[in-house]
Amino acid sequence: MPDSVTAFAPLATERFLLRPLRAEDAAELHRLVNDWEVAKTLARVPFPYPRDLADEWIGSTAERVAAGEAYHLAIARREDDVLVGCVGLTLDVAARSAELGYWVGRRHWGQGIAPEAAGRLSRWALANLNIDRLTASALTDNARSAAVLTRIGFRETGAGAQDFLSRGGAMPVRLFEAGRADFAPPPAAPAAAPEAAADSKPILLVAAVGLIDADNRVLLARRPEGKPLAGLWEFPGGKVHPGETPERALIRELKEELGIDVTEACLAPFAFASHGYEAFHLLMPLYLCRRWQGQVTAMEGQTLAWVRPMRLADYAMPPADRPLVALLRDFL
Ligand SMILES: Nc1nc2c([nH]c(=O)n2[C@H]2C[C@H](O)[C@@H](COP(=O)(O)OP(=O)(O)OP(=O)(O)O)O2)c(=O)[nH]1
Repeated sequence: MPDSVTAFAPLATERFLLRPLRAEDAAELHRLVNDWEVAKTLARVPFPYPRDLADEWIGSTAERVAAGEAYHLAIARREDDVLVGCVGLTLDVAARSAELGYWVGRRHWGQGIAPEAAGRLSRWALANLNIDRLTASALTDNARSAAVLTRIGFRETGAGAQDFLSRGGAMPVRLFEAGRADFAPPPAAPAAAPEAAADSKPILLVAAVGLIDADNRVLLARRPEGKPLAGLWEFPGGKVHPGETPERALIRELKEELGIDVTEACLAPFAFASHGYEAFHLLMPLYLCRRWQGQVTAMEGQTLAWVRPMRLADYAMPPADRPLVALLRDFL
């Protein structure tokens, strides 16, 4: 399955740019991290921190980004590119998870830099890497770091011990974890009808389509960062607006999202999903379509994949889609 990240494009936050580290960052990085107050909180940083190690480590980060193994980035001020700290993720491909780490130079403490940077990288990772989970840890005596993690959406899951180079041995740590649901923006649920029972959920009507190309491959689109369920793959489509039929909604969505023209006659009803999410109940008719006009284009910058029916299971999809995937694979 394709990894959507080939070259790393810097991530912007309100005040900072999370960008690949450069050789020129070494001197400032060394100055900031060769500080006991910083080094003592980091598992893999020795103290004192040799100046050469800064060059070596920066060199290794570029290789690991290129290999898709780890994303260790500079936190640089947007206005003057001054390095204030680092934020990073190390992937565990088999576990579909990544470990988050960060530090901020002492002279830059007290400005909320760590949550801003770590929150942005976490949301990006769940939307763009093939992972479902983030992990992190903080020394039990580092309440400030634990507070950063809970502030950005992590949950504390237990305690453990970890080797700390700077401390010369194992130290007790608090363990944290976060998944998609922890970072989701509030779901855009329709308002419940006034006469609805107090415990009933509003029904959300979404129309979706399995576009099938001449090679019998199905188009999936990756839900972008910032939307609920970001990073999961889905059938193109969207909410049916008031006064629209599902077919009209799909014709509109396919034009907006993929730049193609579809006619109602080419939308064949296939199956539907009926699934209870926390805030609403999804009702989603799935159509199949083999004929359209125009070139399929990611009009909203989303990642697209043409997938063979037998490979559909390799793509993590929303829970509502699971029965549809099985039906589609059998049908195609
Ligand atoms: N399009 C689509 N949505 C799906 C699938 N599976 C699934 O659970 N959903 C859910 C996710 C969302 O809660 C909802 C679709 O809402 P959406 O927010 O993407 O709709 P939209 O394109 O109209 O987006 P927006 O304008 O509100 O941002 O349906 C699927 O395969 N395709």
